[in-house]
Amino acid sequence: MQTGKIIKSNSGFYDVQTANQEIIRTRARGNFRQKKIKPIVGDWVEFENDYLLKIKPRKNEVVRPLIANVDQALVVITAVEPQFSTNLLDRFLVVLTAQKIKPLIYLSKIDLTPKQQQTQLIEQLKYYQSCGYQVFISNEVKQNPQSLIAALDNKETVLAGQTGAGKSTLLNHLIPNLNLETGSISTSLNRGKHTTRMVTLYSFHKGLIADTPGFSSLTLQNITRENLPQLFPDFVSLKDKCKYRSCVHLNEPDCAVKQAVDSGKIMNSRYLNYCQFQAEIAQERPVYLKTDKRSKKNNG
Ligand SMILES: Nc1nc2c(ncn2[C@@H]2O[C@H](COP(=O)(O)OP(=O)(O)OP(=O)(O)O)[C@@H](O)[C@H]2O)c(=O)[nH]1
Ligand SMILES: [Zn+2]
Repeated sequence: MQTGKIIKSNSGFYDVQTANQEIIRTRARGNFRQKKIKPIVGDWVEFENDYLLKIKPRKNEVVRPLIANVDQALVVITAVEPQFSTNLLDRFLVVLTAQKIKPLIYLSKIDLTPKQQQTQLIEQLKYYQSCGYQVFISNEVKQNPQSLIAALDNKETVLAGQTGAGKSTLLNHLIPNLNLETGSISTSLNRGKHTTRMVTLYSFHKGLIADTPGFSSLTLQNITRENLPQLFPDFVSLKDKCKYRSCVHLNEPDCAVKQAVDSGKIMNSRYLNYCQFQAEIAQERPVYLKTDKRSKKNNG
């Protein structure tokens, strides 16, 4: 019996990479199908004679892209083309953190912006660094990729970011012989094609990286009004100073988070995005409560 990790799945075949970097093509037996367990990329498995025997319990499972046991995600966000958006960035950070995936930030295309705007962007990203996120900037990584390499080593990382953000470009830069399609070819495909494209894990130093067809599911599903504040680390550090323990930092009096926004300690756009996400969750809510008895009780 051997063990390894599925790095690629294609028409019923699963390529498993073993500890000594061997790649073995395996198949699932009938009993897998009966149990309705479908092996996916990222799964740790046991196999024998090219047949999968067992899938080890998953640490986590992302649906879009379909991948298991992810340690972290490198969020690729653009300086321009399209214009940098704290809303999109905050949404990625929240959605990933909710799925127990550690987000790291990579700002691409900074070379395409004027000097003054570069300074502004770097200033904004310093705030994110102060919240505990690791931040990487494209022109610095091009000159010296060591710190990014160190952050990716020994981990299973997915690249997350909208189409055209620069995910494949970054991977090609990190893994010179990869030659992934970039730019016009992939952006000319329609979205449907993107989502069906296969997820593959590539070896990178002692870790694995997945280029993804784009993290398409960026809805705040499964995040509650009460849970959202925990997904903003800059709010978490202040919440004990709010008057009410259950403060969600919206309309409550003596809210330390709102005070910190007013004094400039919390970045204004972070709070605006937070309020927008709360409104979005509130809209989903009636549907959610009808089907979930437990949360009804908690709120009652
Ligand atoms: N100047 C500049 N161009 C970049 C940078 N990163 C990406 N690009 C360009 O942006 C375009 C899109 O990059 P891709 O790497 O294909 O983007 P992607 O995120 O992989 O897109 P999908 O595969 O559609 O999800 C390409 O034309 C790249 O050359 C950068 O840091 N600087
Ligand atoms: Zn508060």
